[in-house]
Amino acid sequence: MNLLKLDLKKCLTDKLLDYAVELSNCLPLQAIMVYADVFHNEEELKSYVERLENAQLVLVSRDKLNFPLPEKVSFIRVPHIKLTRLGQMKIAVLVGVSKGIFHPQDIILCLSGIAESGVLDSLFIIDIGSEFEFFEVNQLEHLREVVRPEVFLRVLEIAIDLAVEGREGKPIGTTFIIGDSEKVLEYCEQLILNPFKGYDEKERNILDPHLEETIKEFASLDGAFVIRGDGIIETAGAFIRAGGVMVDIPPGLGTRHRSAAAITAITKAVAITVSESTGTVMVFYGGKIIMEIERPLIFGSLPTEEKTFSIREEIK
Ligand SMILES: Nc1ncnc2c1ncn2[C@@H]1O[C@H](COP(=O)(O)OP(=O)(O)OP(=O)(O)O)[C@@H](O)[C@H]1O
Repeated sequence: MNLLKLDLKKCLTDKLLDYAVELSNCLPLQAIMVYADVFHNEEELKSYVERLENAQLVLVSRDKLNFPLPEKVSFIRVPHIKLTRLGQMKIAVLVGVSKGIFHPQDIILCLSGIAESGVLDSLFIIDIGSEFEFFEVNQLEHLREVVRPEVFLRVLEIAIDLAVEGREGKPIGTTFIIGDSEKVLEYCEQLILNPFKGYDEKERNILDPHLEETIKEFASLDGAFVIRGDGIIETAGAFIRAGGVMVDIPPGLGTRHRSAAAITAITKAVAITVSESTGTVMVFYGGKIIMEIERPLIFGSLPTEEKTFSIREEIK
């Protein structure tokens, strides 16, 4: 990159950061959410936060921060995939609400750019309650009572991986039902013997990175995973008996998606599905689709690890 371009990008990033402070100090904004790893150390971050009169600062990144987070700054980690700018922000909002950082009535100023680039290039405002259809149900805040945010994020990551990679070169579909598992299990029937039965709880927590391969292997079994809100996997290969439940989902979706929607309508669980036929990852809550991550678009010139997802635009 030539020097002029670098200067321009640095200048634009600084101006956007300044403008965000100005806007947040004169408009009723609850938070500034910053993506793209623009802050390099605690001091930089502290001096920026000091300029904010009301809004809280929320950093969003695909990686852990390598410096301590000052007071009044929150942090949201998003999956390690290349998403559109809006896509990253939408996942961040979803995780932020489930962690209690944001509330459905909040208005957030988002500063975004390419992940890890340290450069900002976009500023947009998200009015959570009126712009995200799914927050109208106003119940997503309750999600954190049943599912730990890191468990939700981990399952989302695994689901996205499965959608991208498949298994042994073939596309794969599966369902993860997370939270309220006691009630969920009342509606389940084992299609096969439970492969997790008899294992100690600490050996079957989805947060354990050693389990990733096992989970991906079992994802090719018919049926669903049932996971406790704290990450303990109760079972895999479970058939959901929720056939008669009315759900508000598009007619083209088959029984995998219908049963996932249904179980979230009659319990407090959240469900994440990977479609074998389309590669789409969907998140269901309260009987509805609350997020849809479409089949990855792999562009010819990008290296294979640069998988780009688009999230169906739900912003009106
Ligand atoms: N009630 C259910 N509980 C658990 N798993 C189910 C249930 N219904 C279907 N499935 C799983 O979904 C698989 C695909 O079913 P179907 O094609 O009807 O669903 P779909 O919604 O079109 O999903 P996909 O897009 O993955 O094909 C089944 O083979 C089965 O493994």
